[in-house]
Amino acid sequence: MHLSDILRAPKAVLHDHLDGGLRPATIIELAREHGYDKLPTQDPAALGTWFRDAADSGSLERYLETFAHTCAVMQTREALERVAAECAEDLAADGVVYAEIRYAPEQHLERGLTLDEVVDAVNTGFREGERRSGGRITVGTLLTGMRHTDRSAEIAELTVAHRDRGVVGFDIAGGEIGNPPARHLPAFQHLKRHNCHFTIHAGEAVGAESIHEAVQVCGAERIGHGVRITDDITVHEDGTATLGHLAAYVRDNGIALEVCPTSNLQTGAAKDYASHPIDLLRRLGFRITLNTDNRLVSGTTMSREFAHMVEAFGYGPEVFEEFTVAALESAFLPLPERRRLIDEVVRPGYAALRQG
Ligand SMILES: O=c1[nH]cnc2c1ncn2[C@H]1C[C@H](O)[C@@H](CO)O1
Ligand SMILES: [Zn+2]
Repeated sequence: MHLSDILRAPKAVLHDHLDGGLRPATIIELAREHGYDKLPTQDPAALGTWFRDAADSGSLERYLETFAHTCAVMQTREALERVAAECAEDLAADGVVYAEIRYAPEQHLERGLTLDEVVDAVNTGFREGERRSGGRITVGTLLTGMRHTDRSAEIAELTVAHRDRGVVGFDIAGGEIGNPPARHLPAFQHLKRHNCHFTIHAGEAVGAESIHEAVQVCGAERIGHGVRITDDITVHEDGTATLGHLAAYVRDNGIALEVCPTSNLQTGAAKDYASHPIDLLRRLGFRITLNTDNRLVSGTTMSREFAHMVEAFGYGPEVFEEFTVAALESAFLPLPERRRLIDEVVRPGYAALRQG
């Protein structure tokens, strides 16, 4: 599959962090405006490389340290609007037709914004980005509660309050070790009571027990990463595999895994692309979606993730169509809108690709 075809292919991303995907030049400009003087360099190209290298440590905790710089410059209404608008533009330029972008509102209160103001500013920015992209992309947001703080119940209430106005769901993120998802049970119970969607980062730095808790105790509809579900799968010498009860439950219920290969290589959740469990999981019938996680921090785009999969596993357009449809089927968007995107945008887009 050629790079131009990859770029042209319609894509859907369910797992992409707003604060992990800023343009380096924008960070530098906003840092000047904010008087933030802790950036490691003032050169956009060097800053982009710095993020990727700094995040390349093999540890999720070290990976997450780099977000101090991006969050530092996302503290005003103008900055949040700009970053969100540019995010939509960058994704649309990469062929993304539907995106669920997540961020933690609690990390943007340092200069006096309220939680509601943060959400409004981000939504305004996304509407502007969609408009500038000529309506080629639809963006929904997920509000993230941070696992190591105690504001998740409040963020869950914020999610319910802003649902149907740009916010489509909730997530928890941050260091997984020592912060099991069930610590945030009141947040998930609130969302359930209000019939609100949520996903949970699990099975990235901690294994199957974290996924079990996320799915069975907390009730997650999707799993962020989830690649360590392989802890519950035994692959035999002849290539066949036996699934444990958790792996079978996740697969058989079509619980989508939001797989982010490049991010996994950086945080040590996988060794290299060729041995990344995405291909095994796909062959076993798991509902796989392909995602960027953090475009700046992981130095990636949806097209680059596609290209890595082509190289590692020889995937062609039919597999990317499968991932894109799976993402839309698991999106937190009303069913008629998901169907419209699948039938009127994704299927025809891949049909056009096949015709050359
Ligand atoms: O892959 C991740 N795992 C856990 N937490 C993450 C990941 N990527 C980003 N985050 C954190 C850092 C951000 O500041 C926060 C909200 O987007 O979510
Ligand atoms: Zn993530």
